[in-house]
Amino acid sequence: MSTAAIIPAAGLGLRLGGEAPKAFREVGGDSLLVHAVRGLLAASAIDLRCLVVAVPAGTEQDMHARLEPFVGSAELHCVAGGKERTDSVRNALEVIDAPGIDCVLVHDAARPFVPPDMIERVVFAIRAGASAVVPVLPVTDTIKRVDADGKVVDTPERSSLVAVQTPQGFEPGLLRKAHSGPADGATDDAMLCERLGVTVQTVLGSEDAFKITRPRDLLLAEALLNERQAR
Ligand SMILES: Nc1ccn([C@@H]2O[C@H](COP(=O)(O)OP(=O)(O)OP(=O)(O)O)[C@@H](O)[C@H]2O)c(=O)n1
Ligand SMILES: C[C@](O)(CO)[C@H](O)COP(=O)(O)O
Repeated sequence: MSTAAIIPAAGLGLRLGGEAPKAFREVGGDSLLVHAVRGLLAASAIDLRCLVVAVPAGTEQDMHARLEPFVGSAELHCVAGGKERTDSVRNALEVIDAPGIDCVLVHDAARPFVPPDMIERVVFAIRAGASAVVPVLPVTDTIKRVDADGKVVDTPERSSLVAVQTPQGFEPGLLRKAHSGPADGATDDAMLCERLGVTVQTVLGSEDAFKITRPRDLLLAEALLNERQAR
């Protein structure tokens, strides 16, 4: 069986300064999107057959030409993203033809340095029978719930909290069902599955899979890339 992957890459990158769509920002001479695509292709055990990238509307053709050299024998589609991340994922999902695909990964372009073994953990968990899988790391800060006035409501027990990364993996029919209803502020795809009452399994994530969100994250990305090149 084979894997399909969706990369939502149509965000504005406002928290990064908004000068350009975040996926097009460069680290080490390549865009975050190219790094993310290379990362997925490096996980050779997942047999990536189809890659659908949701890009800013109007850039579909240009991005297809730019990404084609990196995808090997995988089928590549570039579709227009939507207003919210969930809209972009839904647009991409429409292009995926399920026969022969047993796992659909959804992976942020904003997480460009995910190691292959982490991607494989997600796919192998789906192949072992899970319907929805998220990679996670323990949180290292104390997390508090606050009200609209900024007053602390309570402090959830830290040992029960994890930070969630991507790629997230799904059985294809479940992901379609999850995206067939209203997204109502869902910030990841697993949340839509949770709302259906589906059990979401966790696997170990990676510190390298951090999300580039604010300007300092670009400095960390440069440092990580330099460290990898020096190995
Ligand atoms: N309408 C959107 C919004 C986000 N994304 C993608 O979803 C991933 C996670 O989103 P985020 O990190 O929030 O990116 P931005 O929306 O670009 O960031 P910001 O909220 O700072 O504008 C990114 O790869 C982003 O390109 C998308 O495809 N379509
Ligand atoms: C999907 C995600 O990366 C999981 O942590 C995250 O929810 C995306 O959030 P963002 O605000 O769209 O960056």
